[in-house]
Amino acid sequence: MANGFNVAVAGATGAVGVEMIKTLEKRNFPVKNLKLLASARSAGKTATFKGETIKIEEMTEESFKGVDIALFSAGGDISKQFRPAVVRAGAVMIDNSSAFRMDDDVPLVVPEVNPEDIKQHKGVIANPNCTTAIMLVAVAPLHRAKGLRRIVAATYQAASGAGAKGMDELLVQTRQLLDGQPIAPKAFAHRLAFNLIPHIDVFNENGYTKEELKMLNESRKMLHLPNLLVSCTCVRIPVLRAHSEALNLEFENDISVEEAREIIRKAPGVQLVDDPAAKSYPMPADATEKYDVLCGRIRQDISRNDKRGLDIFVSGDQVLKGAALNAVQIAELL
Ligand SMILES: NC(=O)C1=CN([C@@H]2O[C@H](COP(=O)(O)OP(=O)(O)OC[C@H]3O[C@@H](n4cnc5c(N)ncnc54)[C@H](OP(=O)(O)O)[C@@H]3O)[C@@H](O)[C@H]2O)C=CC1
Ligand SMILES: N[C@@H](CC(=O)OP(=O)(O)O)C(=O)O
Repeated sequence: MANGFNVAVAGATGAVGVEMIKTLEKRNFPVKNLKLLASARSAGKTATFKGETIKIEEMTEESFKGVDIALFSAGGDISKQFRPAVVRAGAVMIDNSSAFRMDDDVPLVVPEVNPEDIKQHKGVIANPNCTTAIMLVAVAPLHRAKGLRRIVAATYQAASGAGAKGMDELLVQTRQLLDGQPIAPKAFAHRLAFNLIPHIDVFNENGYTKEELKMLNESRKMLHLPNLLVSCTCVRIPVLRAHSEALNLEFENDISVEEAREIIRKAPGVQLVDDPAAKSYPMPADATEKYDVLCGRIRQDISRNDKRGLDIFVSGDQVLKGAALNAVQIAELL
């Protein structure tokens, strides 16, 4: 569109929504008009975009008239509730929730992984689970070169994955613990401060959590690998922001550490941080507020008798690459 797009951010006061507004500005996305939407609780509050103060409005079915692109990050139920109004208004919905990700008529996209899938959209494009997005930015270029067969993953997920309330809870709990005060967990199942919790999202009857199964199902969809094998343990850790993941990868073909480093060096959206002698490796503190996913600790898997296995470690700001940035990158491709 010559003069830019009318953009709505739905969930503009949340952990992801706030970053969406900043990302639209930082990437100089061609915004003609920006509408900021949240619940009635936030109506009348303000946010700043390109030096301009914008009032936050309560989201209603009427909110999408004249909107070209609606960036949704207000939870799955809200996405389901407002999808008909967005489609009726002729806008494209880019949805961060898990509501439509596995629907056949909804492309699930990480622009560095499967940008071509965007073309299939019928009004809704889904953003993947943040942990899956971070993993695939690093794994997809290795797959393209060597043919991925299997992933075994353990994750180290920040409090920010549970939104603004998750980050608040970690800060408050840390203070309470140091002050010897009682703690009452709300956003997480247990105390997170000075602890870790191997439980993210609800449990499935096979013992895996829904978060772990998203890593399997969403990876298969985005890589177009219906037989890809993925086993994962997702763990919440007391880091404020940026998820990390230890990944054991098996390929169809031999791959050396040097080959893998060269592939990662050239890949978009990922930065090689892999100099163990200099104590240089990915860490969440370094990944925070970075657009690129950091990838390092690349090793040949010594538990195998062949050269088809690699171990790698990634850290990525999932509020950005897993959500806000990914959504804006999708909008840039429309
Ligand atoms: N945090 C993350 O790392 C990631 C999050 N996501 C997804 O993004 C979505 C939002 O996550 P996050 O930003 O973390 O969550 P937050 O809890 O931080 O923010 C939720 C947002 O939704 C708004 N909202 C809640 N109820 C309504 C309503 N009835 N009508 C309109 N707006 C409403 C809130 O507005 P108000 O302030 O007025 O309540 C707020 O702006 C979720 O679907 C999540 O799964 C996806 C990938 C990563
Ligand atoms: N579940 C992720 C964040 C998230 O919102 O995921 P999803 O969009 O798949 O529900 C976490 O807690 O770290």
